[in-house]
Amino acid sequence: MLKVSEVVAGYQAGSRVLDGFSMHVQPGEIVALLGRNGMGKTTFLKALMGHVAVSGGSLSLDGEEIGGLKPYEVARRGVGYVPQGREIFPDFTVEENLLMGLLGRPDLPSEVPDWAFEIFPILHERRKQRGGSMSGGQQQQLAIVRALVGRPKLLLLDEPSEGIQPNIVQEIGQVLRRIARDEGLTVLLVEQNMELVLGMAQRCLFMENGAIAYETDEVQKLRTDPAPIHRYLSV
Ligand SMILES: Nc1ncnc2c1ncn2[C@@H]1O[C@H](COP(=O)(O)OP(=O)(O)OP(=O)(O)O)[C@@H](O)[C@H]1O
Repeated sequence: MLKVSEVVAGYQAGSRVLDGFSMHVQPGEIVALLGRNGMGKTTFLKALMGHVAVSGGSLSLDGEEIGGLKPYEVARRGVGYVPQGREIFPDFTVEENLLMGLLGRPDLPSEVPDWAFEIFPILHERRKQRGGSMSGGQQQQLAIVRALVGRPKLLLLDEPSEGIQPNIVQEIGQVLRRIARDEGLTVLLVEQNMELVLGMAQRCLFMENGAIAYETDEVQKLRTDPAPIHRYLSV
């Protein structure tokens, strides 16, 4: 579904935060992208979404090139993005935040569907309350559902567990696994919390120096043989 070949991208002219970055994601797969701070994981998600310019290589979604498209065009092709830090609108209600997730999809009904409030029950309870009045974990749930109301086929998540209490992290992991299994949602997860990664991912990609240095689909083996975790994640 997603095929990334030799991508080069950075923030200033000539900078190569991504330097020959290649990877792929199969439909319905849950893939984790791991690496130390500053390796370029967030930059990759931003390059994919069109928030960071790509100066080389190709990014293709279901066979169509998406490198160089504007963020709303990438969203319209079925990519949902939950950015690091959530970026919900604190003064908007839960429902209004979810409406924002529909803005980029004029082809969908303009009302928030009922199922959106059922994914995480707290959103139903807090439907008319300000997003900013909720805990960090609840805001993360809101940000995830805001991305899901746009009916993405590929969901990008940037450190969804950051600063969140463990029971909500667990709930988020279970819900996303269920949606991936039952509805064929494809998930690309950038995450430092190895419990969430080992509980969710079917394949782990380890990033170093702007490219993938190692990958494995024997995710559970990382529990008993954590050498790659030590090698690519320890500081
Ligand atoms: N807006 C920006 N302008 C210039 N340089 C940036 C910007 N954002 C990130 N960088 C640089 O790009 C590099 C990769 O950062 P990025 O945030 O992609 O890393 P990361 O792997 O996601 O790490 P983290 O876990 O800390 O978010 C770092 O050297 C960082 O300083």
